[in-house]
Amino acid sequence: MSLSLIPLPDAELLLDPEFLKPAAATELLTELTATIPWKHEAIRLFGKEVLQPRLTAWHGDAGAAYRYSGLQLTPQPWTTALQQLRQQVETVTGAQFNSVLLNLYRTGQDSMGWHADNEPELGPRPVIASVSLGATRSFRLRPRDPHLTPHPPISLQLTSGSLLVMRGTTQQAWLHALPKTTRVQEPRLNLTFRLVVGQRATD
Ligand SMILES: O=C(O)CCC(=O)C(=O)O
Ligand SMILES: [Fe+2]
Repeated sequence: MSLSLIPLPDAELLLDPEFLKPAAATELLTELTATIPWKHEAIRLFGKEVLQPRLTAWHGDAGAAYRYSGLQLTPQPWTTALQQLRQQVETVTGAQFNSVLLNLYRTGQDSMGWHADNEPELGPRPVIASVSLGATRSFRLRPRDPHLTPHPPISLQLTSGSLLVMRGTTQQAWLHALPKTTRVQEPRLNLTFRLVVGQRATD
């Protein structure tokens, strides 16, 4: 299959549910789970240090330093598997990426809160390419301002091997999240390929 457009106001969302064949997705899930140096990072939330409800890793070109929820992330080098996946993602999206954020949701109790990938390092209209492996989870999107973008929240089922592309004004006009669910016990691994274009001055 190929990428097809999900029509939404003030967003450009494309989904290919069959970007990777099921066997290839399972093989990649097993390899990345075992070989990526996963971290369990603390973030500051309302002035308190709390552990993120997921494991993370950040790989990319040496120049692609990135700040995320108060964390300064220096990328780990590309592995062969990540380079190969980046190449495939670049081919089908026609975009370029110099880094990838990996999130490992160990069970349905792991999650990600409402946010936009709108860090200044990504520029004003970033292209974010999101590959999912393992358990199917609901990916939610809602307008940042329902008066400016009158549309109800939506939910996409991101299955193993799927590719979701967010581009255009998606990060300006919409927020996204991966809520907890009691229905899932199996792990899900998500990779978001990004292009870090600018370095923020240290503050
Ligand atoms: O796990 C997902 O599908 C979303 C991940 C995400 O939004 C992010 O890494 O910024
Ligand atoms: Fe995100």
